[in-house]
Amino acid sequence: MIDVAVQLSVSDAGTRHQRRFDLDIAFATDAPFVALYGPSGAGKSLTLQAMAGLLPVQSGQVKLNGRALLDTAAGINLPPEARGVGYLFQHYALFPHLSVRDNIAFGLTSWRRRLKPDDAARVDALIESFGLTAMAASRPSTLSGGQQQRVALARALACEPQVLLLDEPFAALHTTLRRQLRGELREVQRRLGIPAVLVSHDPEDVMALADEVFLLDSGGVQRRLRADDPGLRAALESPS
Ligand SMILES: Nc1ncnc2c1ncn2[C@@H]1O[C@H](COP(=O)(O)OP(=O)(O)OP(=O)(O)O)[C@@H](O)[C@H]1O
Repeated sequence: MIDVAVQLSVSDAGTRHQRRFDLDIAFATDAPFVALYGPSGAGKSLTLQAMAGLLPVQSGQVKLNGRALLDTAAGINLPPEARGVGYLFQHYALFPHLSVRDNIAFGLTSWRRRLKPDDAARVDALIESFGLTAMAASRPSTLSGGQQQRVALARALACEPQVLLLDEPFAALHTTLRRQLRGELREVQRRLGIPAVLVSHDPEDVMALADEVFLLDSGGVQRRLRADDPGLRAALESPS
C-alpha cells in the first residue's frame, strides 16, 4: 500500500519575478503499478521528489506498506537513503567512469567493501534480465540510449527497493524502443514484486503499464481511474 498525502511549496525566492508553486497531493493505492499523469507543471515530479525525501515537506505523510517514511505530525522524516526507494530519471545519470556492472552495483558497495555473494548474484541476474551481459564491462558512453536506460533501471532495482519511482523513464527513447523497454520493465517489476509509481506525459506508457492512474493538475489529484475503466483513454487524451 502506497499512502501519500503531502503539502509543500517551492519557490525561487531571491529572483526578480518570484514564482511559487503549491503542491497539495493525496493518493492511496494497493495497485502494483501506479501512474501519475497530467500536463506539464502539474506537480508530478515534485510528488516523486517528496516521496523520495528530496524535497522539504511542510506537512503530511508518505507511507509504504504501513511504514512511515515521512510523518510530519509524528516528527518522522527518513533521509533518502533510508527510504528504500529506487528512483529512475529521464536522463540516465550513470557514472561515466564506471562499467555497466559497477554502475548497477553502485548502491550495494560502499567504500572499500566488496560485493557480497548474494548481491553479486542479484546484479548478474539483473544484467541478464536486461540483456546487458555482452556489455557488462563497458563504459556507459559506448552504449545506446536504450541500453543506458536499461542500466539505470537495473541500478534502481539492484538495492531491492520497497518502491520504484519512475520519472519519464522513456522520454529520451524512440517509439519502438519505448515499447520494448516498457515490456521489459513490466516483466521484471512483476517478477520482483516491487510496486512502481510512474510519471509520464505519454498515454501509451500509461495504457501499457498502469493498473491505476491518478490525473494531476495544478498541484493536486483531479481524478482517479482504474486501468479497466472504459473512459481511461479519453481521459488521458483530454485530461482536463
Ligand atoms: N524551486 C521552484 N521554484 C518555483 N517553482 C518551481 C520550483 N520547482 C518546481 N517549480 C514549479 O512547480 C511546478 C510543478 O513542477 P513539476 O516538476 O512537479 O511538474 P511536472 O508535472 O513534473 O511537469 P513536467 O511534466 O513538465 O515535468 C512547475 O510549474 C514548476 O515550474
